[in-house]
Amino acid sequence: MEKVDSAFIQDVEHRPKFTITEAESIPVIDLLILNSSDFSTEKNCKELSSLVAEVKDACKKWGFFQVINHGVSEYREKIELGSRKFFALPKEEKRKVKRDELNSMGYYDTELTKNVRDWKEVFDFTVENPTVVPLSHDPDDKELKELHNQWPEYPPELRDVCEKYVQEMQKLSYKLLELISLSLDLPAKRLNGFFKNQTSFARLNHYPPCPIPHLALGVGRHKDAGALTILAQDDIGGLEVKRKTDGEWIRVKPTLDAYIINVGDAIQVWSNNEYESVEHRVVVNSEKERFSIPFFLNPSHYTWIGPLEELVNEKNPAKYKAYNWGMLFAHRKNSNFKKRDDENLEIHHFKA
Ligand SMILES: O=C(O)CCC(=O)C(=O)O
Ligand SMILES: [Fe+2]
Repeated sequence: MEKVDSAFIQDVEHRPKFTITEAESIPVIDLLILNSSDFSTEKNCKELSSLVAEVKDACKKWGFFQVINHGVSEYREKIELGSRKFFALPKEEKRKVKRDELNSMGYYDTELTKNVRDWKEVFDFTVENPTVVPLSHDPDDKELKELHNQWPEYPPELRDVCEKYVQEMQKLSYKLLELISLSLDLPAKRLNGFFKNQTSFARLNHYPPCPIPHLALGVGRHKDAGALTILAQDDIGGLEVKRKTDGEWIRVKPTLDAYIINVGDAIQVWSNNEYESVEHRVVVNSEKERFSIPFFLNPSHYTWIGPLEELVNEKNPAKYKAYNWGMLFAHRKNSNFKKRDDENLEIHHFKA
């Protein structure tokens, strides 16, 4: 990112404002009660239902919340350290594990969001290795391919740390999925089955200091396409969420050790718009670099995502036609590489 390329420049209406709104912050939810194994006592049952109610409120109001006492232990610190060591390597070293159009896992520093370049470099790896996905986004092309993780030589511990970290993310994902299912009046494990042979992946993000923070973004405005995102951000700040009530961009203030959770498009569709996937973006700054680690919980490629039948009735008919997750995933990955004239494939294209 040596010289400033015009590919980074956002259209005027999408440039960040520097009067930061941190008015009311995103709800912080304490998950401590989930460590209890006994929900037969009245006290624990009550606490669980008030937790479920908090999750419901946050999902409806913001589409975002933060969690504390989430049970993720030493691996967060270890992966954050590993990420710093990896991104500090010379470009040539990082490019040895470069991802490409066929294998989208590895290092990448020219990602596009809605055809504008993001001011960041990333390193992606999947939970399942290999991960099976469609070869192309053409629905008539039934051919599949395998995504393979690539590991750098340095830091040597990165592979082990990343693999252990995503195991912790899995555990937290299931806790969150179960809370969300309960909050939609569904059985706790209603959504779990979609994540066998999942296409989930984690990403190490590095946002270097940017000489033009008023013109560029670390990540352009977007919604996450999968089920849930579990984000670890450092203490610099820069993530902004579009407030549902007035469309204002709200900065998410870093909370030490918390995770930021947002519901993705898949949950919006499964819930038949009871919950909405909310737009967010990352603002960069001219002095400080920032690191973050999102974990994207995604279903298997063969999952057809449509409104859950329990949530659809005569009064509340299905708002979407079912779509194949693998095809959408392949479409999104492709648009991150190439400038394209056609619009990104989004869930509103599947409106019933
Ligand atoms: O870095 C962040 O705070 C958020 C990144 C993000 O939204 C994404 O990668 O989808
Ligand atoms: Fe995102």
